[in-house]
Amino acid sequence: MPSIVVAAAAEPQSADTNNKKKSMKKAEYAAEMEEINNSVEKKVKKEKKSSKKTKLTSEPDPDDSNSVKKTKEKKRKALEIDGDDFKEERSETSSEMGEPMNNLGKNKKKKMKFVEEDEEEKEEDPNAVSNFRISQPLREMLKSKGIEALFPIQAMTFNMILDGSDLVGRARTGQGKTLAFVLPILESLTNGPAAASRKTGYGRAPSVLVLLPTRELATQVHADFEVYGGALGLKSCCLYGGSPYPPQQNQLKRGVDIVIGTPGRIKDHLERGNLDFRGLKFRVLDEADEMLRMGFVEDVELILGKVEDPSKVQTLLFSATLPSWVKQIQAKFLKQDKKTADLVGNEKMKASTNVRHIVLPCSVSARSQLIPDIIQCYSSGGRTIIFTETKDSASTLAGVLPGARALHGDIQQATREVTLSGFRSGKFQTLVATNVAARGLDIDDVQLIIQCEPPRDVEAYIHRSGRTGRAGKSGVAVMLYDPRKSNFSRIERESGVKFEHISAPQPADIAKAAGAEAAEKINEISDSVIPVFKAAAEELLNTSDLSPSDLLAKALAKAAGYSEIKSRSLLTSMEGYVTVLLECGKPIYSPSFAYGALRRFLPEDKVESIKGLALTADGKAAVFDVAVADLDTFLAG
Ligand SMILES: Nc1ncnc2c1ncn2[C@@H]1O[C@H](COP(=O)(O)OP(=O)(O)OP(=O)(O)O)[C@@H](O)[C@H]1O
Repeated sequence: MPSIVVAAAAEPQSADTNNKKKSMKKAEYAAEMEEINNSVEKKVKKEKKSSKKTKLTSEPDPDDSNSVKKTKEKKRKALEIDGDDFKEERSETSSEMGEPMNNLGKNKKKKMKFVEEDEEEKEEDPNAVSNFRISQPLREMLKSKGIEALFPIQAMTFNMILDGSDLVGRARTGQGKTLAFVLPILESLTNGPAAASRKTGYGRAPSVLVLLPTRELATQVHADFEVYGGALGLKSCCLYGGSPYPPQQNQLKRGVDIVIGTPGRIKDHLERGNLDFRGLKFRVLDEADEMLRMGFVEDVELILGKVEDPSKVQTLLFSATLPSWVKQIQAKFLKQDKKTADLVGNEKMKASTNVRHIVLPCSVSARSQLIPDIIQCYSSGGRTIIFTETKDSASTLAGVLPGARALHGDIQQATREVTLSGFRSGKFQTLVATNVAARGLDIDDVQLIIQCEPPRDVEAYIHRSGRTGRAGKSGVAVMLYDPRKSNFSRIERESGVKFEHISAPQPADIAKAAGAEAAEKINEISDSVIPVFKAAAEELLNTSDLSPSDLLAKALAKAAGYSEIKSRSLLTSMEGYVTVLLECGKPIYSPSFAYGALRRFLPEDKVESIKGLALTADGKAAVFDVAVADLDTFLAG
């Protein structure tokens, strides 16, 4: 005998619990960072010692001996002067990787001040930008981007790269691997070992090649080189398929310092004679494992083989995942004395520790109904990326989800670019993508990742879920699975993720999430409204029988669009409807099965009047909306 009840939410996770979890995650992250920082700190302290030694050997100016505290203005001047000298002295110092910034020349006094102030900053944070051999224009650019200190992978690899080593770098997603190679490469080209022999002038051949697996990622890394390389007067260009050749050819003809691109198009340009890699100083494989996958590896090998003398080229490999088979291939491209900086190492957890990893059972047919609810409950009002296994399902799902767009390899390049920039700029909040968006993409405010089914390999899980929880922020990754078809135990085992199991969000969860969102929005409202609304608020408090918190709850409900829970369906948000839950004591495999069950106890016109029937993700019940006036009939039925 089926039972119908007014749908009541399974106790959703309270905001409190969520917050606790978030702060726990933050605490874990902080602890992890601290541990890494400590090891980096030791290195930096060593450097500090040697830098102090250098200072002692240079004769200090008596006037400056007590000048520990400088005004900001003085400091700025000192930096400016040093910046100028720095430019002039570049060629002289280029081959010794010593202290370009500490170089005592004509403006000795001012430079001493600069060094001392740097020392002050060093005391504050061992990874502070000022502790590294980063020249003034780059420092300023980093500062303008809000970057005052290097992340652990950057701090750990900076000197190794700048001092000329080949390197394999691994850190979890979102920990700043891009700048880990961008910054030392740029310094090396302008001020380090690569500066002296770097080609300059019109028509120059590139000094740096960065290979990436997707066009979107190539564009993103190119943007970083434009920003930071541009600050040092270096030119970069981005070469990827699906876009016209002539503009790319023209750029190469005029001469560039850095080439960023995908293997297919780079190979084409090489074959057309547009590219000359004989003078290359750096080769970078970002997302190295993806680049070295079967299918890519031949192109990559051909491209990397174009350098004249591999012993004079530095090769860098970066990724969040480096499966064991990559090691064998690495040997072909990297020098024997290569350095390795692995911040994941043998730790069990390979995926991002800033992400809440969740699994949720869901049949394929229920996806499109369930996903909007998941977004409402877990996206915190931010952006969502949904991953599908096929291009078709990405397009189909994007077509049925409100405000969503698709991104995959069959979409024209120009549209791909418009879509991605629209998503980045917040024109729409939900992107449905295949693995083209899995690697490397760094998009602000992506709070939620939904994977429609477990991916084929653990690397895909790690990279997809890593599109959120970046640069120390937190995020949520929900993986759907069909209990009858899919299995995620291998991913759980190999990624080290201990998945949180949840059931589908119930209507009341969704209302609660809407309430929490409304509460957050209240914090964003300008204080300027207070004087205008204060009198009404006080009047309400004085005249109402309700407590202040009950009144505030009502105000939040109003802000979230709920004027009366009972009269507004939580399922379809229709006025005058209420959501009910139908259980039959056995699985409900299809909507027609549910309709059949209802027809056995209710008149046809009532069955016809129900709205939005959907199966619950666990397949054990159905939910649908009925008019409030019919509720008793349904409950009696
Ligand atoms: N030192 C820093 N301080 C603050 N933010 C930083 C720093 N370094 C990088 N970031 C920011 O961190 C974010 C993640 O960086 P990045 O994309 O390089 O991560 P990643 O390790 O390459 O991730 P993935 O493995 O997913 O490709 C970017 O938004 C970047 O601007």
